[in-house]
Amino acid sequence: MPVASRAEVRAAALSDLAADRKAVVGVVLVNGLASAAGLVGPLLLGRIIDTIQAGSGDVLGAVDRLAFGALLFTVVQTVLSWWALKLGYRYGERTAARVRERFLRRTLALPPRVADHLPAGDLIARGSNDASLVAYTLRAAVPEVLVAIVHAVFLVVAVLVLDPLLGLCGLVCLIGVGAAVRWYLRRARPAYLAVAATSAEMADAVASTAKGARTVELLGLEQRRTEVTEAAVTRARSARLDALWLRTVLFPWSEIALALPVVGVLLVGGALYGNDVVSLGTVVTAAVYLRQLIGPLDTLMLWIEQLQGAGASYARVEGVGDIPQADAQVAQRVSDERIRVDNAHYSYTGVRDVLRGIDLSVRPGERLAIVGTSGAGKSTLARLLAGLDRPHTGAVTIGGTPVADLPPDQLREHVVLITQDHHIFHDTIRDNLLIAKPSATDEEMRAALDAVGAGWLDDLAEGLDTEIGTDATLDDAGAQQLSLARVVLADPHTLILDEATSLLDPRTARQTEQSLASVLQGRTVIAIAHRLQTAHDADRIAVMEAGQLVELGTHDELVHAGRTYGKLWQTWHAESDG
Ligand SMILES: Nc1ncnc2c1ncn2[C@@H]1O[C@H](COP(=O)(O)OP(=O)(O)OP(=O)(O)O)[C@@H](O)[C@H]1O
Repeated sequence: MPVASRAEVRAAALSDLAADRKAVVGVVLVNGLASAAGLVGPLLLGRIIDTIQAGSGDVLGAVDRLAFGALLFTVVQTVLSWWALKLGYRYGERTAARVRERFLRRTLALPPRVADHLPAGDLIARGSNDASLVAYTLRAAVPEVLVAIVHAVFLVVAVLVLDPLLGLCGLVCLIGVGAAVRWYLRRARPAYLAVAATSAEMADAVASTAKGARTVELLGLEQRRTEVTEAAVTRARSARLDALWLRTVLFPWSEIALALPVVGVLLVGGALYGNDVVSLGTVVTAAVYLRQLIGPLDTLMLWIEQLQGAGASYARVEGVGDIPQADAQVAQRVSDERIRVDNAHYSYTGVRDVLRGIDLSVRPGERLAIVGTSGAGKSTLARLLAGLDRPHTGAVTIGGTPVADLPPDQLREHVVLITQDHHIFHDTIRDNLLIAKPSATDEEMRAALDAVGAGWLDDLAEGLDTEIGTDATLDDAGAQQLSLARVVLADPHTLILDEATSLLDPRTARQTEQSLASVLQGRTVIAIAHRLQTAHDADRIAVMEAGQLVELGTHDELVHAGRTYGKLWQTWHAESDG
């Protein structure tokens, strides 16, 4: 999956700052005032020293006044710093929410054919680990870093204004800190991108093993999957250790470098004072300013790692916007309901075509059954018809528009694929239904559940607000009904049925079939028929063999022709008669 470039991250960060520019200006302004107030204390301390040294007039009274002034400004600085942090935290919270919402919006807007091929673990890692790290950094680190930067700039300017020579001496001694940070920053971005990528790989290995647990068990792949997961864990650990190693160099180095400006100013200041070039108070004030600089610089060092890690995560979260979608999604509404497949070829691996030159036109309102031996390509054709994938050559269109180009909200108004692979969220019944039609009213939702025979809704005290998994659990038939109620709400003109009931136990299958029957009414239905009875009841039957459509016609026509379908029918008839 793509990762946003530095330029894209910069642009996204700037637009996030601009989106809340009042808050940003507020944070910087209040910070500036706090830092300015903080400069007065050391200045007055220098005056105290100079006053005592001069020793003339009311020394005690002057020192008292100066000390009171220093105390007052320290209190003012504390209050303003607290206020600046509060503004910063609020800004961070809002921006974190904006980043998360953008990620969610972009992910949900991905066409199903694109979303279906994304590595689930990586996407989950970006939406959880990466987004959380960005949110935490925006909440905690960014406000403190802003405070630290403004404070550091004020201190440096103050020491330069106080005495340019001492200021320059302090700045020269800061070069060591700059070198340490530069060395670290150069290596940190790739290191933290590697940490995030290997963590996602690890999550992907675990998620895909869990998803395919049955296959793993059936084919005895436990050892292989353990090895794959262990290799991913090893890579993640070594990437993390590499990133930690950078810190073990940065921190001791920067500790020493941070002490140097104070030492330098005291040495040079001492010499200048000895030669009567500066007053003792000025040297003390400059030394205190540079000593105070350690605070913000330490904060910056401490958060630098967090900022680097979060920067890499921010690039991964923003990278979702760069997922290639091949073709632009259609903007205009498609009104014609006719589904056509023209010379469609499809291959999963790029080596062997599992669909070859399929031509098919489905009439609005008709019931079409697709039959064929296992592996003939029925499910693959169903996926193309449902817009979950696009043919490599040829086209699958609704009213002339490629189905796979329809945005998700339009797609589900046209065609829905019903399989047993439905998902019920641990959420309220209402929220589970609103996925299909965000504007649905309570009446519409109740009517949809009623249409699929979900009478159990009346037994639930909380009704539509019942939390599934917490307040109530649904059995297989209930879960099917809930997912079919979503179909009723989406109200597509075409339904594609793939293994809708074949794997269910007989009682659940019977209930589901009844619910399904009401959903099918008045719609175009394309059913992958596992039983010839389903094919018999259809308006037309498409027969597939080894990726090709070999026969198309009514039951009677195909039986009469006596080819593939005719022979299958005869065999089945003979078996059921016998
Ligand atoms: N994800 C996949 N990756 C690679 N090959 C696949 C994938 N899914 C299906 N195939 C292959 O594509 C071919 C067509 O499979 P498909 O599932 O469409 O057939 P089907 O007619 O629906 O079979 P069945 O009735 O057994 O479900 C088969 O050879 C199958 O092995």
